[in-house]
Amino acid sequence: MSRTPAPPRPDFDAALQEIAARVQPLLGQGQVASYIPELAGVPRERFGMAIVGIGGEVWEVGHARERFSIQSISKLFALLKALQHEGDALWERVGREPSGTPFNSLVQLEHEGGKPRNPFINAGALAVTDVLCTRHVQPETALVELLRKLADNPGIDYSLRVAQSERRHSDRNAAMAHFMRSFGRLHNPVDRILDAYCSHCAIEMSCVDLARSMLLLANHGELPWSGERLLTPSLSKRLNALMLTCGTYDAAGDFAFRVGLPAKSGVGGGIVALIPNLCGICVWSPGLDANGNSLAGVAALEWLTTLTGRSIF
Ligand SMILES: NC(=O)CC[C@H](N)C(=O)O
Repeated sequence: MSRTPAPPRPDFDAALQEIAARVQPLLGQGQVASYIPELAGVPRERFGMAIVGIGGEVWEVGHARERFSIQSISKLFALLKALQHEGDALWERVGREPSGTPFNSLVQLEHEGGKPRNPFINAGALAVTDVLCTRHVQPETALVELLRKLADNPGIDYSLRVAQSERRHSDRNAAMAHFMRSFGRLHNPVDRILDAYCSHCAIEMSCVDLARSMLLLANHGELPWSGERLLTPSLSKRLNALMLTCGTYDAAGDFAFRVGLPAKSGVGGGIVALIPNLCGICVWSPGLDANGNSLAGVAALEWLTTLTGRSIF
């Protein structure tokens, strides 16, 4: 009896070397997120990329073990946690359509009665953080603990300096939160929600940590190294679909076109992505494009799927 041969085991080393060479001219370009003063000093030329296979193999290049501020990548994990608590009831608090507006825009909220378009723009993440503030005495620690588990690294924490730096400059997020609260859409005090939100954004992780954290979603809700199930396959599918449609803000269409992977970016310059049943991926380069996505990071992911022929399509 003939069996279908297993697909060849991927070897991402050659692709990562090629990508690291190709991104060089892009590394001085883009802007760092200077509206958070503690992030303004991060060198723009940094570049790291890591891929962790479902079987635990690690491929990496550049500054893949340097920790950086995960910023909006935390919105993915905050959502995961809120969905574990609330299930489908969460969708009464936040929508799930692409916004087509910048991640920190206020205009859409007024038209839509204070209900944010999706959980990956700031307004949506504030609604999700409100849920975590209700469910946890210390929502800051709750997310750190989840990430320690997903990255299999007990050393992960948030930077108090970055959290306080953003907190002191969070007028726009505060405006959004007060506005949503005026519609009765937030239940906790705005200060409490902003403290938790800024701490989540200030969590620091490396590309290797983040790539490993994506294995849960590459493996349909189960940690591949222990077999522990944290999400139903259906919830895992939904999180991946949301990343594809909303994970890179108003560039999500162009990103899907160029890269073809579910992904989530942050203004620290990180982008996480995954290939189902195969691997978690993270790329980091602090220079951002006009949409707030890592300029070299998007290019690197586009080359990865092009060079290896692997994407979800
Ligand atoms: N896109 C982002 O990474 C934004 C996160 C940032 N902490 C903010 O609230 O503005």
